[in-house]
Amino acid sequence: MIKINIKKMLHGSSGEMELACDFEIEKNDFLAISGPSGSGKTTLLRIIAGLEECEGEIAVESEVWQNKKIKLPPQKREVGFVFQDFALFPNMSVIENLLYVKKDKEFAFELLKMAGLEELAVRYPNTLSGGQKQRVALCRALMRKPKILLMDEPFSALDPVMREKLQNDIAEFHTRFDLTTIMVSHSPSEIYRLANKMIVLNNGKVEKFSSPKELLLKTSGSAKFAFEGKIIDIVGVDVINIAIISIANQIVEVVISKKEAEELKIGDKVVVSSKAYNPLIRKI
Ligand SMILES: Nc1ncnc2c1ncn2[C@@H]1O[C@H](COP(=O)(O)OP(=O)(O)OP(=O)(O)O)[C@@H](O)[C@H]1O
Repeated sequence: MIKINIKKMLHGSSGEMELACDFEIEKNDFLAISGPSGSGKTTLLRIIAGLEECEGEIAVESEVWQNKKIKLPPQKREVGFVFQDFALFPNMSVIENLLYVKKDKEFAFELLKMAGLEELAVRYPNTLSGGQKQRVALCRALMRKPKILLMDEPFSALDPVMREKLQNDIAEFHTRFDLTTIMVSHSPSEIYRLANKMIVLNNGKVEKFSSPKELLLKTSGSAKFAFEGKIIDIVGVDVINIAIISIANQIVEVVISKKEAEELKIGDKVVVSSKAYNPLIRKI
């Protein structure tokens, strides 16, 4: 079990904010942390890694990483950290980046092989694609066989194809190396695919803590499907009213009642759902 009960005053753009989180996860959990910009997600990861001072307690299985008396330095905490911007050493080849963490050539090649990067071992980071760099960063984070893998928006700089490849690697590494993983992400699909638990952080506090299914699925009750969108226009055509709604990259029209047309306005966030019909899925 991993227990985190920490406090830290943060100086945000709109004044002081207390980061105060108290939660527990189990070994082998994959926890996703989501929440608005500035809510304290990165700081929480840095605190777990020992890179930021704070008050409180952190215990990982039977080991205390921090309490009133103890504060293990980052190198004594068994964590691997994957940053948003890869943070590879530019003057070292791929294999040197891994061996810098631990001189275990056999394990380094095993990781590179798993990530399909074996051929790139002697290449330098500036000759790699974003997806390859992030997979190297993931391998490097695992060199010390960490108990906890921390990832701060690992997919944010990647295109959709690379994102999917990295997701597969992360899922495989998580299981194979018996990891407990904590990942900051804004992407519902990535969270749903990878995580079994999810926290929504708001203003430094744990606002929601549940399964991704519970927190992300928009269908409730008997609704067959549901999407979140924003009203971009409301128009009257003959005697009917139509709301024009933007959902992801699509624009849809939904017929609404006169009363709804009076109550809704442009800019409102809405959920569009259907109960009566099963949705049809057509490959495009
Ligand atoms: N060491 C620190 N001391 C005081 N305040 C800090 C410290 N580190 C970060 N902050 C402030 O705390 C707030 C939260 O920052 P943090 O980077 O943790 O948010 P975030 O949720 O990760 O945001 P984003 O999604 O934009 O990356 C910010 O306003 C930041 O300026």
